[in-house]
Amino acid sequence: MISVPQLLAAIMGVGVALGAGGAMLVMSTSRKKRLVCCADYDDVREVPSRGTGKDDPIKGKSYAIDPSSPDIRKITKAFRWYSPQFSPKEVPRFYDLSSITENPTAFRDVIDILVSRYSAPSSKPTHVVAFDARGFAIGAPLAVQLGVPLVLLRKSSKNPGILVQSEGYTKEYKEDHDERMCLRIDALKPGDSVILVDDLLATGGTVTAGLELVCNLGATVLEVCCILILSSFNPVSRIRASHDGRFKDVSVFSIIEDSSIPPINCRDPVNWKERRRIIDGERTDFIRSTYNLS
Ligand SMILES: O=P(O)(O)OC[C@H]1O[C@H](OP(=O)(O)OP(=O)(O)O)[C@H](O)[C@@H]1O
Ligand SMILES: Nc1ncnc2[nH]cnc12
Repeated sequence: MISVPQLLAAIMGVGVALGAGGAMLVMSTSRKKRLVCCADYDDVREVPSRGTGKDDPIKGKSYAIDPSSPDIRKITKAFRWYSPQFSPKEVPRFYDLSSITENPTAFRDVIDILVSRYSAPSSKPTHVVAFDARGFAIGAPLAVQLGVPLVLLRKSSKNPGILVQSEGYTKEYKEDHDERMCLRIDALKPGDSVILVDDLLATGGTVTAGLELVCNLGATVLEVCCILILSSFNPVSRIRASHDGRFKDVSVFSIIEDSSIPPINCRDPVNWKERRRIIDGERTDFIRSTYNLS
């Protein structure tokens, strides 16, 4: 329910800080002005945000947009997930970024929200830094619209040149610390201020590796942003507690939280009788018509 200060702010068209429970900010997009309400994530309360100041309005904060706002509801409705039977990994819900990229309206809304957030002089980065691979899909249109370079964080030394490498990191479906993130040594330098972009945050392991690299090259991280945060993993607290608190002030922004994505968004094919998820090419027409998959 909307509070009195929120209502006043909505009428006046200005953002107001609401103190401990949350904050509100005004966002505008190329298509329209909008007022959205933000609340601190639960897990942020374990590690209180620090260093917030007028000069740097997004530092040390953590936001998710009010799930009841119309644009957010559209994005939430569009984001599909699959059960382990149809997923590349054994996680209860595998969230499929292609349900956003294949939906031009939802995709544009996502990019508009991020462009709006990072266009203001006080929050504009010198670089967008995106994570291999799904982060590229979000980072590329965002960097183009902001008119700043896109830096590609790559897994497994896939990039050329002299590279810096992160420590091994874990993620929701990998526990053995053998994944590493790499960045060309001349991709960033002291004085650069970046936003780190990915499709989603689960444990925050991937983001932590990116933070490590960017900070080791001397650049400043304005904010980590994603479309979806899996809050039950407490990624914000984990990121802030990692590396002996080196990233304790990092700001994290997510457009939606997974708790707002309902069971009906499950995209598992119904009545699927096959044992295997991957089928032979010559059977595609039969499978499509049998299971109504077109
Ligand atoms: O917060 P975490 O637990 O680290 O998990 C989140 C990461 O996992 C996924 O990437 P993945 O490594 O599967 O690679 P992909 O983008 O190549 O699919 C996702 O795109 C994030 O980068
Ligand atoms: N639940 C999940 N769905 C999609 N990608 C992920 N990466 C880490 N956890 C994930």
